[in-house]
Amino acid sequence: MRMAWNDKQTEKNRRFIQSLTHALYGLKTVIKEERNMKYHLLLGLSAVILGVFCHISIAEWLWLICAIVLVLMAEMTNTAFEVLVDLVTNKTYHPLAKKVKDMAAGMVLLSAFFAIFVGMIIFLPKIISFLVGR
Ligand SMILES: Nc1ncnc2c1ncn2[C@@H]1O[C@H](COP(=O)(O)OP(=O)(O)OP(=O)(O)O)[C@@H](O)[C@H]1O
Repeated sequence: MRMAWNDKQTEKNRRFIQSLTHALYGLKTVIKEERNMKYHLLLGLSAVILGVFCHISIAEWLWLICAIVLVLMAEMTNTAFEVLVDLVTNKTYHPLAKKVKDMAAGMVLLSAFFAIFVGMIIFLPKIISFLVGR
């Protein structure tokens, strides 16, 4: 049975463990190869540490984790689009390729705006009251 990603498998996964292995490989690849993904992870981790430090509520945790995961998912989708476009165009210029890549990049930007908005709603009042109360 073919299990690993390096055996040039192209047929459908037959077992859950195969699907899981490939999904984890996808995650590992995007973290390893995409500089922006590393930045998003670092910022997400910083927000989590700030959340612990500020003792945020359960509802705030849910919004924060939702925002972080949304940005990571957008970055992964953007990267998948970039790879697919490069595969199809063989890195030659095409106006439709530009459209796809720019729209995918716009999706990341939109998710980042949402994350900044959520972060400000959660942390700004706490930071202000911390500074004022000193
Ligand atoms: N084949 C192509 N045809 C036309 N325009 C392209 C093509 N490939 C890239 N571009 C343009 O160049 C930009 C950068 O493309 P690239 O693949 O380097 O994305 P990127 O800078 O790695 O994106 P990110 O910053 O999200 O990692 C795209 O947003 C697009 O405007």
